Amino acid sequence: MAAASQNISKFVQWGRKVVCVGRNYRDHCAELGNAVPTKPMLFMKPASSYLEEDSGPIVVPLGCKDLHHEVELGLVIGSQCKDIKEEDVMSSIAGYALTLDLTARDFQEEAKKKGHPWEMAKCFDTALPVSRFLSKEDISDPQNISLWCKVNGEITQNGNTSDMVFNIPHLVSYISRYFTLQPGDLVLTGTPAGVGPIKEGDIISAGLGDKITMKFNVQHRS
Ligand SMILES: O=C([O-])CC(=O)C(=O)O
Ligand SMILES: [Mg+2]
Repeated sequence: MAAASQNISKFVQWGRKVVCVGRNYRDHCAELGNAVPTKPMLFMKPASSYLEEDSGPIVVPLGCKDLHHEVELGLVIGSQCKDIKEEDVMSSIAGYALTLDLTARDFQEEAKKKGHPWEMAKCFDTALPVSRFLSKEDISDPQNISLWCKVNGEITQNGNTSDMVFNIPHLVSYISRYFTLQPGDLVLTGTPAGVGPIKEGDIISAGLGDKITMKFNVQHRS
């Protein structure tokens, strides 16, 4: 098993597509005044938005006055998924990553009002801070693990993946009816309550159970 996950970690280049699920925790829907969806709400991030730890700071996008953190569990796809059945989903997942779905909330609010797409809010450079790859053996139950976020040492988000509206098998099966998922693709599974602002000079840290933590500095764009 250990040898298999070694091989898997080699092909994870953080360069493939990223499918994100929004509004997948009731408490987060409530804090932003959004209805709980009746089917998964999807959007994407580009590979250019990845930010690996120790590769530089989070950079606030030009003109953004309200950049928010959203801590999320990431699923790393291990084998191609097209119309995959829920019962086959877990064996198609290679592993996990801890992620931040950074969101320019002011851009998103404007887009929501105008009925515009969310790319300006979600897809800018450094919008996807990501931990190292975690193998499947690292996380025994991905549907029951805590995830937290701190800004300057103060806890802001403290949730558990057991509170997802749509569980992991349902999410991946649903996504695969519309987008073929390929090895190395990443699925972000939504954020629990407590999203809030980060700004230049802040230090943001996040963790997944007792498995991993990660830390990033925040800088303004010069
Ligand atoms: O921007 C939002 O609030 C939607 C989203 O990504 C989430 O719920 O994780
Ligand atoms: Mg999110």
